[in-house]
Amino acid sequence: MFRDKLPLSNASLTFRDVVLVPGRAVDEPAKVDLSTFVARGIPIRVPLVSSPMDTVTERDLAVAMAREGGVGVIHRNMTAESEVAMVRSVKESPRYSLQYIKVAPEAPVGEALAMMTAANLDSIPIVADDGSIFGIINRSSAISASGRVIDVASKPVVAPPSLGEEAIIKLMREKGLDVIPMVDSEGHYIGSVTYYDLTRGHPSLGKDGNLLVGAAVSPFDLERAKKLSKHADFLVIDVAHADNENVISAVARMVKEVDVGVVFGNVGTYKGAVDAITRIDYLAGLRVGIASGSICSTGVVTGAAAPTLWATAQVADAVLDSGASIPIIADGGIREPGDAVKAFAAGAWSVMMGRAFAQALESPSPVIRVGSHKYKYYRGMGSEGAREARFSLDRYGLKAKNVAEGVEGLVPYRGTVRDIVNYFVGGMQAAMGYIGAMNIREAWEKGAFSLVTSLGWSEVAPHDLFTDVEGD
Ligand SMILES: NC(=O)c1ccc[n+]([C@@H]2O[C@H](COP(=O)([O-])OP(=O)(O)OC[C@H]3O[C@@H](n4cnc5c(N)ncnc54)[C@H](O)[C@@H]3O)[C@@H](O)[C@H]2O)c1
Repeated sequence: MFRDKLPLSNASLTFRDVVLVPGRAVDEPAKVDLSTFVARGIPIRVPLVSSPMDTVTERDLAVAMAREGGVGVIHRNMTAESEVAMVRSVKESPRYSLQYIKVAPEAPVGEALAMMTAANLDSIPIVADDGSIFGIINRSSAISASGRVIDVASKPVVAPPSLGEEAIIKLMREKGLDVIPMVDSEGHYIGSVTYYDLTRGHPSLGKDGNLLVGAAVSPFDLERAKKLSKHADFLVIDVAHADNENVISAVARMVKEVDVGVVFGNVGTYKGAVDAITRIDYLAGLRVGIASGSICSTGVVTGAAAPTLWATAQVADAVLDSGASIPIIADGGIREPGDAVKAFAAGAWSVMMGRAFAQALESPSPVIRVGSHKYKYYRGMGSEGAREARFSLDRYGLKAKNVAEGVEGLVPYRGTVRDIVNYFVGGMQAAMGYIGAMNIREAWEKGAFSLVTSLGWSEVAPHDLFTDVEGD
């Protein structure tokens, strides 16, 4: 079914070979529901997963991904102990950074006002010495300098150090607030939590009620997998070509000995997926795509590839024919939100991205300045540097191959995970609007492709416009 949708069904079509055919929209794009499952029994609200790569997903990025409604998969280029510690530290992180702006009790109202202006907040709570909340000061009332403000100025405006989530929701509801400031441990403003965040189940949570997180493993490291499965919500087999007898038999054994679901991959073909589904007792998910990553040189070096769009349709059909319901993660080559929706139309449940999240503030590399531009470091897990790190840190890092299949370099810095997720969510909702799908299930049914030539693609992209004209 899915394979037949692609023009030239045996051609390895990639995201930029096709466009989505517009279909009738029944409602507004903002109402499109993007919720899905990253693996069996593990729901997420935003269908975005960050790759298990050592320049992408470590603690900070995984925390940010889960807080934004997606999920991160911690990479395996470290010792088993370090990976377990990293997963635990995600689990120990609060669902939100719930600390208020702190204003000294004796602070004049002007100080509170300055903070609100700097943080672009309309209001902050006024809290008594005992931590009880007795009011809200908002910018307009402070500016108006009415009698009420003078009254407020005589009261303490302080932060309760540890007000729980429930109390915050109650406060926001009572006072009609829709945003609460957050500060770091030094008291610097770092962002805000909205009423929506708190009430609509915004963060991705595991069954333990803590932030959701996955962990990558080698198929041959059962010991590590068992340890990780005590803390992580799911495991991800992290190899280039999982349709290998050794990998399949090792994972068939692993799924019987670990406490959580195992996502198998990477798989690129119908046959590869059938092998895995028939040989492994319980598959929690399938990670799909070979050689599409921007840092992957597999296709060039080996001439073998299963581009993500084509591979997704292959694997989706195998899952459909098996009668099972196994979530598919389309992995590699997703540059724009439309690529993600093309993957959904080909049968994916979520998409995994490396590059887009390597560009985030929260990825492991520091921001690198070159002239007036900012960058982050990004490398493939098959690159020389990543392989060296793996073989020196992981005693199960067997050298199955003597060649690098990845490259490294700089990618432009792009802002916080929240900025990037917001861009993708908005873009995916718009793309779903064009194909007339209100959710991912409908995208499987309604999404249709049409082949586009490279000349056609240059028309579809912005063109014939000068953007760097200097004024006089
Ligand atoms: N998604 C991709 O397109 C892609 C491509 C290359 C590498 N990678 C990433 O690079 C890292 C290293 O991958 P890796 O597989 O080399 O890890 P690895 O060195 O740990 O190999 C694991 C096992 O995968 C199997 N395998 C891997 N490549 C094979 C091949 N060409 N032919 C037959 N069997 C093969 C072998 O059983 C091997 O022992 C991983 O993080 C992987 O996800 C991804």
